[in-house]
Amino acid sequence: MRDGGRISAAIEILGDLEVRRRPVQDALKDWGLTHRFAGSKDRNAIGGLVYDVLRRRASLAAIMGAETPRALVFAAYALMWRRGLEGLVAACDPEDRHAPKAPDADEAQRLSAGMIPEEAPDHVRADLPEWLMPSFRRVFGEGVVGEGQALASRAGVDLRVNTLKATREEVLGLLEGLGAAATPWSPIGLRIAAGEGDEKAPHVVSELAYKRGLYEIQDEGSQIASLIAAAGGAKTVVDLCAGGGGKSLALAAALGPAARIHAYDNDKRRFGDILDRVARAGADSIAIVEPGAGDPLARLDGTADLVIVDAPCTGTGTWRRRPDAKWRLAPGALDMRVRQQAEVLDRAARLVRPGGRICYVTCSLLPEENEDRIAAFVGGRQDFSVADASGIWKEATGTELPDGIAVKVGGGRALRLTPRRTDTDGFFIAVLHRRG
Ligand SMILES: C[S@@+](CC[C@H](N)C(=O)[O-])C[C@H]1O[C@@H](n2cnc3c(N)ncnc32)[C@H](O)[C@@H]1O
Repeated sequence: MRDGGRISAAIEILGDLEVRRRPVQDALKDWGLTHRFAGSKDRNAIGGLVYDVLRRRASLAAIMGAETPRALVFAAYALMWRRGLEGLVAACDPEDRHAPKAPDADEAQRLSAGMIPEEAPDHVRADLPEWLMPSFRRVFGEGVVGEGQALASRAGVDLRVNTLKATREEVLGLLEGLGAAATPWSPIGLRIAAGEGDEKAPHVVSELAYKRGLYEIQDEGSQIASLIAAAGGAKTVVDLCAGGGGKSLALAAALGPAARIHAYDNDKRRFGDILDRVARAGADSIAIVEPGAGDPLARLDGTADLVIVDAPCTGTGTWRRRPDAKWRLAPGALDMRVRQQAEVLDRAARLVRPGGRICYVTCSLLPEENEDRIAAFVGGRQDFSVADASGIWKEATGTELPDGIAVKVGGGRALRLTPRRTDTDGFFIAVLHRRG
């Protein structure tokens, strides 16, 4: 396919998403199944255009004065992919029957100016949903537009080296050809930077080193959350919201074979391929605890040195990677997450032994799911206090604390990582000590 056909395909897929309101992955997959002539490069380019439009839907619409899939894809191709008006006109070749009609005079004028109108409000400049602006503004104040823009950029591929099997230097040597480099904060992380335009991200799961369990795909922010949780050591650990096991695997490597990590989730479908991942990583210290009749964790009540609560959340911190979720999130979903967070924190509190700790983590940037939850938790009880997580940062990462990530809450400090501040996904991390 030439670029004209790819642009048309992206327009078609975005049109389908408008009508059927479903996850972008499903729409792309269906398109691939019904257009088998498209090769992997085509599908990559089409997916890239669709994702880029979703990342910057509000600001691209403001530039174009229209929110149609055609206007948005034209703007993404000409401006985000830096092909310019000329490149777009060339792609819309009338000889190519798959290409869209060339830009009209108004589209051409807007694309050559490439400017967001001066009167555009902050939520448009920040590419954030308008209804969430009070929450984002509460967290970031004047910096909200810069944070939103960073959250609307592409993210690289982050890898966590499995230190049960290899060192960072060894894996770096194996993956240098893919452009891997050491991450700035996590001492066990590697990053392959995000490409531009239709550049393809390397298929890291095809590497033999991956199949041998030398690394996992894990955002650097998630690696840091696991390192902070592990700082100070622990023997009996409960991963209360284990899902596919990303945190359990990281903790198994950080805490070593003497620890026992009980990985639980109340929805067994969320375990996914956890057994394969555990086996590949050689993480023998992980025991999967399936949900079932009664409470399968009851026998551990009051015994855990560490409970990691990787809480169900809106995922607002991951919008670089899941930009469609940004526009689908509804107020009801936030309310539901907040209720679940209170529940899992209460469950975690019963599991911790006196003198033990909870590490509460979300991949959300919203205060309702973060500092408000922690303040409500410690406000309602005498037996837990908020630790100074900024003081743990150096022990956990070996680096100096980045500016502006400490969050005062409940007499202690939590941490908020953001794409702008730390070039990671957005994460919130709080450590809560149970009095001895
Ligand atoms: C953010 S995801 C976990 C991701 C996982 N820890 C990882 O690193 O790959 C949150 C998980 O919490 C689970 N969950 C929600 N409510 C729960 C509850 N009351 N008890 C245990 N797990 C719960 C969800 O099923 C979901 O898998």
